[in-house]
Amino acid sequence: MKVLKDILYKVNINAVVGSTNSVVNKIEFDSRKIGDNDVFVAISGTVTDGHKYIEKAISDGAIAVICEVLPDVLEDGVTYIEVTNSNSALAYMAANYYEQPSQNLKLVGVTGTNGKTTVTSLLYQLFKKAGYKVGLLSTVKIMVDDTTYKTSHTTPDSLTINKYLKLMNEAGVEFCFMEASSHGIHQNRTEGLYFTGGIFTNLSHDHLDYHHSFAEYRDVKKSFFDHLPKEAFALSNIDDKNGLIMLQNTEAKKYTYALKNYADYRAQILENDFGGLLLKLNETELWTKLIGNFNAYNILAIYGAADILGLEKEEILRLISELDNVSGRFQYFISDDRITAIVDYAHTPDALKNVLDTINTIRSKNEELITVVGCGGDRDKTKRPKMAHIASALSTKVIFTSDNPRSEEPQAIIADMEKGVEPQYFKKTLAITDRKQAIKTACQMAQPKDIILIAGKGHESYQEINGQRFDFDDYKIVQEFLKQLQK
Ligand SMILES: CC(=O)N[C@H]1[C@@H](OP(=O)(O)OP(=O)(O)OC[C@H]2O[C@@H](n3ccc(=O)[nH]c3=O)[C@H](O)[C@@H]2O)O[C@H](CO)[C@@H](O)[C@@H]1O[C@H](C)C(=O)N[C@@H](C)C(=O)N[C@H](CCC(=O)O)C(=O)O
Ligand SMILES: Nc1ncnc2c1ncn2[C@@H]1O[C@H](COP(=O)(O)OP(=O)(O)OP(=O)(O)O)[C@@H](O)[C@H]1O
Ligand SMILES: N[C@H](CCC[C@H](N)C(=O)O)C(=O)O
Ligand SMILES: [Mg+2]
Repeated sequence: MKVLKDILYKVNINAVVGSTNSVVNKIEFDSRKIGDNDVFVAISGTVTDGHKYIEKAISDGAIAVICEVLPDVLEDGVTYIEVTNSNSALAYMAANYYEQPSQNLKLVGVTGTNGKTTVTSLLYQLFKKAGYKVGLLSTVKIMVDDTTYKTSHTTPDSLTINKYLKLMNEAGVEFCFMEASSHGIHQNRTEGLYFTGGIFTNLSHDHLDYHHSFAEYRDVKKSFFDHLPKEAFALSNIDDKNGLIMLQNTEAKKYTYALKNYADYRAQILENDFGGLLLKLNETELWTKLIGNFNAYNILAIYGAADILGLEKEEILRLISELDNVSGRFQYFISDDRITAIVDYAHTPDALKNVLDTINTIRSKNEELITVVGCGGDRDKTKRPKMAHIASALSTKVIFTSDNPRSEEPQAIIADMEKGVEPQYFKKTLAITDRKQAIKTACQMAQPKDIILIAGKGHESYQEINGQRFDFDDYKIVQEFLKQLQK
């Protein structure tokens, strides 16, 4: 049983009309989910405005309304709370409703353009191997120790976050690692949470459809560190030019990691091939199955975090050498025909360049590198030509195809991509709208020793076309075709 005034603790309130002593059932920000005695939080969104649905919420049983603008007509028996920011109010209310679950475990947030899923998932694996009960909130899945839940967001809404943190409390979870996306931070989904630490991976081009400029995108990420408490730690990659900016105004204890600069946690790459990475980490050698320069950064981030969180250095090194690849992140196999197929979630120019650079560093250059790639519909259009340029410059053959076209015309997305291909590279490229056909064609083209990279969808188990999600799994599909087409 929850009393309204208790769940309003810490909410920035401008005005109250009605009683705050009523007992409320649950909190909802979608009028379509309202039931008797619920509190409705009206949020002004990117598509519509929750304030339009206040009347509907009340007629469906809401007894309290949280809003930024009070309606003209107020109904008797309903309590209206005017707040400055409904998203922020929702976040504090969610934390109060679930009894501050973030304070009962050590919560670490990971932010940056690339590497969040990798770092959080590896930390989850590492702390599990060290014998702890662990939680994970990631793009791929939510884990409450050993129980898996599906997720639709990288950083879910604040009600969902607190609901799962509460389940983690009940399961006795001690550490939770979560991704903090820029949308999540900007929409206050992470407000009101008590973080033990924050990790910054890197910052590059993404989501400039949502954040109006790169500076705004950077400052949203930085605000995550600005809000860390002083007992927390802030661990940042200072090889990234924005790494020190993240630490500029935080009260948290600052730590740094780098490959190219002097830092608290630093590493040197000794070997880098399809067998894994050999690193010299501070003064010790460390081997990992993970591949590619960018994973050296991810390893440093998890080593640093685990050290700060109190694990023994030697144990961390031993556990890192046992870690497995994260699903859809440089996930690869070698077929019976000795064709290497790699599935990677690279869906930004920077991530795609990293993956292709990594492959080009490792490969012998006598074989073909065939890249299959598309760009998502209803998302940042400016990345399309950039990704196509990178794919065509750094591969020997490229098949442009669909990612998740969503509501857009697939051919139009491919045409936006093709604008980025320089004339001398054009002859290397093909366009096949159907992703399955594109993967099949890559498999038909490939000869023994060639490498196929399928980029953009990683772990995703669906393809979204026109509001409908169809089963689709890059890894399974390429595995099947390479088997069927065996030479
Ligand atoms: C652009 C964006 O971030 N949108 C998120 C936002 O929705 P919105 O602002 O579009 O909401 P809206 O449809 O305008 O509705 C406004 C309000 O009216 C309410 N409403 C609406 C209709 C109605 O009948 N009744 C009603 O009450 C809605 O519940 C909502 O509260 O708030 C919703 C609730 O929290 C989110 O589910 C939704 O995520 C959408 C689905 C989404 O695709 N988000 C992506 C871009 C996202 O957040 N991605 C990041 C990762 C990005 C990355 O790093 O790669 C993530 O963390 O997942
Ligand atoms: N530290 C890194 N630096 C640059 N690229 C990376 C790094 N780690 C992973 N990548 C590349 O970026 C892709 C996305 O990685 P990952 O899923 O870990 O990032 P993310 O930050 O969780 O992305 P999202 O915003 O989609 O949730 C990977 O498939 C890999 O190609
Ligand atoms: N969380 C990212 C994922 C993009 C993945 C890509 N496959 C696409 O659908 O565009 C986003 O919403 O921008
Ligand atoms: Mg992620």
